[in-house]
Amino acid sequence: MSTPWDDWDHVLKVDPDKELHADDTFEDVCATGTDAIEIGGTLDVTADKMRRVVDACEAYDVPLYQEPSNPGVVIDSDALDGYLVPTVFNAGDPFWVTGAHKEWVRIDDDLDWERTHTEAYVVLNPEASVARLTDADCDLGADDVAAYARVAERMFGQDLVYVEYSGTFGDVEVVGAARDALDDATLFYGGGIHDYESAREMGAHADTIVVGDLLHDEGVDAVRETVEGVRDAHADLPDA
Ligand SMILES: CC(C)=CCC/C(C)=C/CC/C(C)=C/CC/C(C)=C/COP(=O)(O)OP(=O)(O)O
Ligand SMILES: O=P(O)(O)OC[C@@H](O)CO
Ligand SMILES: [Mg+2]
Repeated sequence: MSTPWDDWDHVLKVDPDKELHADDTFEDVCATGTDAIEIGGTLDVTADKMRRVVDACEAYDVPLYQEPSNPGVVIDSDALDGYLVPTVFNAGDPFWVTGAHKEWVRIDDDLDWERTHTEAYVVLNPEASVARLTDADCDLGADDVAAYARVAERMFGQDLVYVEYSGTFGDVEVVGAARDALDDATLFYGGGIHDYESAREMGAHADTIVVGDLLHDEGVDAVRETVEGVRDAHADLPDA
């Protein structure tokens, strides 16, 4: 099955609760060369903050996806290409596996299924807000993470698996093991990518890298370097 993210090397995650860096504008954000913008964050996100970012990016030519952290922040907008809804496979609290989703579907009887996709998260940085919120079991080896990835693809039909180290640079062995465990699903990696080199290094192990905090902390020029890093990594791969 072909998915929009089959060809994505790079995703830029905009946290609607955070400011852009210095004089950066959303026009600049949309012109970094990233393949798609994902809008979301764990803490203090609201529907209004989401809408502000979606509206600011609407005029530019980059795919826009909302990544809701709970049903209350989902917005309806024609500017969105879709919704990437997390489900956390290693959450300690099942609310973050299927519970929030059940509530969403119960409350909203008119979901836009065509534009709704799931991301099978494995959360691995115990210090990250997402790990605390979901009570994730981050004490996992490469074999555990690879097994979660395979379960997500083969048993739960997920076509996007997301190894999440939000805030810290992850273990390339773990990320590589997750990708090797997948046949057709796409492996997203996010966490601590902060320059050309880190993007190139992790880009060799993941299908798609996700860059988040760097945008808010250092700005669009730094993000552009990460786009180059992952593109160079992928150009070096044997099947590129
Ligand atoms: C059913 C619906 C619509 C939503 C539920 C979605 C679920 C299960 C969310 C659980 C995991 C979660 C909160 C994901 C949000 C995406 C994410 C990991 C953002 C990164 O957050 P951080 O960078 O760690 O957070 P802050 O920057 O806010 O500290
Ligand atoms: O903010 P960083 O550490 O770049 O992480 C990106 C993303 O995976 C967060 O969900
Ligand atoms: Mg963050």
